[in-house]
Amino acid sequence: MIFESLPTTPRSEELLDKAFSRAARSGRAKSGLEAQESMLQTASSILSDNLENVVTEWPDFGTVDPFYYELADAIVDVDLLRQSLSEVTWASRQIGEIRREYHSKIRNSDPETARKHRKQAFARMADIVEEIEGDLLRIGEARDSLKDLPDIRPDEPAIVVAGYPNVGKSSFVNRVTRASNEIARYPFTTKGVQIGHFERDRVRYQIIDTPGLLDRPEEDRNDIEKQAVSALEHLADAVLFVVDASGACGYPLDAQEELRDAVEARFAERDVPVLTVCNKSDRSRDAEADYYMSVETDEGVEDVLDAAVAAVDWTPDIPPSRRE
Ligand SMILES: Nc1nc2c(ncn2[C@@H]2O[C@H](COP(=O)(O)OP(=O)(O)OP(=O)(O)O)[C@@H](O)[C@H]2O)c(=O)[nH]1
Repeated sequence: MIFESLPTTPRSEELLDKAFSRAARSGRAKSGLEAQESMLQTASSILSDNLENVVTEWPDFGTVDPFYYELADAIVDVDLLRQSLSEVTWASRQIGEIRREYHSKIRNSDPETARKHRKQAFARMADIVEEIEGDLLRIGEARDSLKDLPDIRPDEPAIVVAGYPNVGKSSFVNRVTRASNEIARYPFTTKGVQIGHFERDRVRYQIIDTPGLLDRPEEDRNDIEKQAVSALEHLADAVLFVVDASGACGYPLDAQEELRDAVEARFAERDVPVLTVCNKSDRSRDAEADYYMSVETDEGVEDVLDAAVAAVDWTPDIPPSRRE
């Protein structure tokens, strides 16, 4: 996950303390003009390097996979975040400017005036760093909320499992998952997102259950959830919509079919195939579906998986439609 390795973002005060205390140390080792120059050099490079690092650790949101963009945007305001990142870049450059300006001033002064110039330079640098205090805080908060996102990868084929609660989605994901079954949490739902993996023809497929997102009508979703569904639209290469005709799940079949039609229409906009799968066939097959299975008895499960893999139609060299 691209946000996983983002380092902690320093706060303005922290950064200034660090820069000025190191500068003082480096100044003590020298005397006269040289001491002032060394202090200026040390403080400015600590500030500008640290500020630059804050920005370069972030992916470029202009070219990032749309799945990541939409996902990040569901959690933080990406426009504001990008603005803050530009402010920090600006600050880093300003520090460099100040260093250049005062470097020549110091060189052409007597030691006492040089000291005054250096102090003035420090005051101006401190102003710049304090000016972006709010930006650093925003970036730090964004980093904290994005770093623990589940490890979903847009470069691997993804099958999204949708359907009303209790139709057997997580049982299915568990059943088809080989080794790594990860329960992850999206900050925008209280329920865990289940991500399983399985392999076919040496291709690793992600299979994702989405409680709280694709398990109820669109009008019941809040803005953040809508945004998250939009991220899933970019991610999914195929959707398995699971229905339960037995009534055991507690939702009438016509409500399930209505949700299926809505999900199908949404994903059709991005050419993502939606297969309807009637689960709990050991109890009832009384629904119109592309496939019938029972996770309980294992009947039909492999066929559904084959169909999903065929629908995904993944060829590593030809990227799927979502990355057009
Ligand atoms: N008879 C029968 N029961 C099943 C089958 N598949 C799942 N169940 C049962 O249905 C219930 C709900 O299954 P889950 O896998 O938790 O359903 P879910 O859709 O993931 O539910 P949420 O996580 O709440 O969205 C469980 O008690 C399962 O044991 C099946 O094929 N036949």
